[in-house]
Amino acid sequence: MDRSVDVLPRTWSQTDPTSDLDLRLTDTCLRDGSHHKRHQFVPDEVRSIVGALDAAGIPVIEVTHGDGLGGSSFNYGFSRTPEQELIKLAAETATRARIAFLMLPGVGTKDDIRAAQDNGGQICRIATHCTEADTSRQHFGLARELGLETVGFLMMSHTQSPETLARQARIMVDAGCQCVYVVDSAGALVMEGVADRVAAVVAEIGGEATVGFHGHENLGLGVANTVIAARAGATQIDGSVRRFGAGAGNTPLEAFIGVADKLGWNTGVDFLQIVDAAEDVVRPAMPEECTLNRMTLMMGYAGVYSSFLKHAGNAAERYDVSGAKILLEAGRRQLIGGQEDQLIDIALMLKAGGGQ
Ligand SMILES: C[C@H](O)CC(=O)C(=O)O
Ligand SMILES: [Mn+2]
Repeated sequence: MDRSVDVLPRTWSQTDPTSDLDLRLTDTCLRDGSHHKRHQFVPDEVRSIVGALDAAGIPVIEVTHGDGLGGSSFNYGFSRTPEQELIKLAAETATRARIAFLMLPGVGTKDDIRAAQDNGGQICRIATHCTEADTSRQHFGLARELGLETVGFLMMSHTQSPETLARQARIMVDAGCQCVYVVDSAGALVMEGVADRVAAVVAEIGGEATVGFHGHENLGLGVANTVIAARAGATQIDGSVRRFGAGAGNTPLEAFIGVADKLGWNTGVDFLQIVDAAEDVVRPAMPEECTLNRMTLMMGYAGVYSSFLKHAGNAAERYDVSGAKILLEAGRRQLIGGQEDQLIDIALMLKAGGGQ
């Protein structure tokens, strides 16, 4: 690619009059993308992706099994390469980026956090269902004791009101969390739904901790929702280059970076380098593109946890029933992470002629 264009020409930009934002981006294709890859990352892929993202200026790169530390299991799917090995490789490869890892209390343990730090992980991201923040207290305590930077993930944020999320964010911050993310796990939130939730969390914890937003593309709103989250006060932003994530994927980070450039917001990432990384390095590691299709749209529409996609697809194939109907019912039952086995129950119910 012609490298002569190293700044966005004035005529291309569209400075946002409302703000001059500094945003910190986290790429999660080596963690959220692990769902799409059925947890089959190999060392060379991690080396090349971390190398390319780091060179482009992505400041934080998350690496873990899709379901976090300890996720490699019969329930969630076994990793091809142990996640601790991948974290170590990522940390050895990155020259500027900090390596983050995810943990879900009850899936991972405190020893997993210690091991991830020993392997070079610097940011401990602890995820709970958005009404269960209290289960993260001891893990935030440990992470802070170890000197790790801490981030909290309120998953399935579309299911709760802004006020409830703010209360849950407060629990995390009081436990030692330095940044709380509103996590649209199902890609079900629509614009103002994001703004209201982010603003409520900012009002509760702003000044003590920062606020982040993690989007999914299931209704095609990843970038728009992320822009509105930033305008509402989120300063830490997740996404995955090439949308490489669960469901229809995450907010495509390279697209968001282009939009941020046009709005005059600062991400510190080189747009030309990141679009090359997306095409030349990340895409070859993906089994297929993350797309909007009957299944992924249904996830956004019905409000289903994005990482259920492959599990629902497996159950549909095994019992020869409609995957989209499995997802609709999963949304109706308001299933949360850890209830993957209920997708089989639903498939069996559909097979027996129920719920059709
Ligand atoms: C464990 C989940 O995949 C975390 C996440 O990325 C989300 O809820 O979205
Ligand atoms: Mn996600």
